[in-house]
Amino acid sequence: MRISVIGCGYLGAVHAASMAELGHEVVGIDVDQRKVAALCAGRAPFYEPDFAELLQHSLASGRLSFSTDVHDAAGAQVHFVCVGTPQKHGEYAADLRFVQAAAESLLQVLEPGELVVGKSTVPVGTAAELARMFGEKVPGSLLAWNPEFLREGFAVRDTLHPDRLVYGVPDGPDAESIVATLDEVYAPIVATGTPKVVTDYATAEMVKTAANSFLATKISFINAMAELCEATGADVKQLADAIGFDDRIGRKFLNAGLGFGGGCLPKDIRAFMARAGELGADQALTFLREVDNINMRRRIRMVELAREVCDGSLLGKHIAVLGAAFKPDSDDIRDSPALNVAAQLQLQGAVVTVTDPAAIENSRRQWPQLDYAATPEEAAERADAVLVLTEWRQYRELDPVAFGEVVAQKRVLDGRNALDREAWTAAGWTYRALGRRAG
Ligand SMILES: NC(=O)c1ccc[n+]([C@@H]2O[C@H](COP(=O)([O-])OP(=O)(O)OC[C@H]3O[C@@H](n4cnc5c(N)ncnc54)[C@H](O)[C@@H]3O)[C@@H](O)[C@H]2O)c1
Ligand SMILES: O=c1ccn([C@@H]2O[C@H](COP(=O)(O)OP(=O)(O)O[C@H]3O[C@H](CO)[C@@H](O)[C@H](O)[C@H]3O)[C@@H](O)[C@H]2O)c(=O)[nH]1
Repeated sequence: MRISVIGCGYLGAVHAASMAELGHEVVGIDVDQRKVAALCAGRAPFYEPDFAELLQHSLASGRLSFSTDVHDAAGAQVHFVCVGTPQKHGEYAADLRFVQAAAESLLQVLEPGELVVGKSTVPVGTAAELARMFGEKVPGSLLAWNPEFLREGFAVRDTLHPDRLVYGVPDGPDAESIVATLDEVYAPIVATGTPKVVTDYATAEMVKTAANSFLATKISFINAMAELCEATGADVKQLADAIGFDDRIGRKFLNAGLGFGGGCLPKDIRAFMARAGELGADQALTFLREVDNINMRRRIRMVELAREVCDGSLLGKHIAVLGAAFKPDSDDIRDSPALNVAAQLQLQGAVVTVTDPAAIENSRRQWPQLDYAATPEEAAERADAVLVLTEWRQYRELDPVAFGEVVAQKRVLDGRNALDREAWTAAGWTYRALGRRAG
């Protein structure tokens, strides 16, 4: 099947290469010339495990190409829309201008019978509006909403082996053919018995924002417990383990620490609240405001904790920040809690050096005022405190004895509850973590 993918960022580039891997003939379209040039050359424009190999394999198969010209999408039976939907500047709502621009550009090539499939995360109601617009301008064209649930760091695996497929389709006679087309697109995935939910547009759109809201709530729940643990001397890690043994609760997404960041959870819960407000149902989601507040308070607490261990003042203290990406195995720094804390520490007078295995280039572009080092050892040279803010495997596996040689003061703040507390304290470090007693 001929497929186009409009928008080749973290989601779209992986989707395009994965669809080629499934056997389709795919063209990825993006307005960013540098990104397209990199993708054409088989270079991943971002760090994502297994993506470069998949990209090169799909390019070599001759089934995958990239272009900046939407006319190269002409003739595709299915057009996926994968452009960004960031938070509007100064507002909670989602900025839909890229979706609108992508839709406008598709109008140049869309033919009756062709299917537009939205994958971007959008406010409920967007699909119905787009369907109306496409139906008016290209009668006989079709639209489905097929939200994506991949996690960065696992994007290739999640795309090729998703937990479920959700198809949002219109009421009426076209539904059956749309489902059949999507089943054909995902045939090898459908064949493995992957659960499939066929529903209306609004439900499909809401499944996505509800899922991310639930995940964010789970993280903020455990971080609220961490706040209480700090007040009572209890241990949030043991608490999470203990409640997580209950199957109804589960241990996943109960890792207390610096909280959630990234290009999805923060902006998606805010856009969901904004949309609820527009629909006159804002009360339904007021709890998400608290979820957001709890999350942001963790960043403030981390800065306070750093001040505490630095004898009450950050002025002139050398602080090493290990981790800049919003999560390990990614170079994505959108709303990164780690960088947010690093910048705050610097604002409060600390001399901050940040290191990260993959995200330094992106970080330097966004936060040029911070200092950067290539390795944890360089970052921690003569440091008064070391903060582990993104739990890369390299940092979890640091040898606290050898690492202790480079710092001025053996003080470590484990922002992700990722280190072996006993090993670090045994090596003479003062160990502090969110939601846990000092070690
Ligand atoms: N990143 C994820 O893990 C993930 C997972 C699931 C869903 N999503 C959702 O997918 C969407 C995309 O997210 P992302 O992380 O890939 O964003 P991104 O910013 O990495 O990528 C968006 C891409 O769209 C391109 N673009 C913008 N306007 C365009 C246009 N008119 N025509 C063609 N290309 C255009 C940009 O140049 C960019 O490369 C968002 O709605 C996001 O919420 C993201
Ligand atoms: O127990 C946990 C789990 C995660 N996090 C943090 O939460 C954020 C988000 O993590 P994760 O959800 O793994 O990363 P994303 O790649 O942003 O994926 C989320 O957002 C995507 C975009 O919508 C969805 O597709 C995914 O299903 C959803 O998990 C990161 O900062 C993590 O450090 C925690 O603090 N504690």
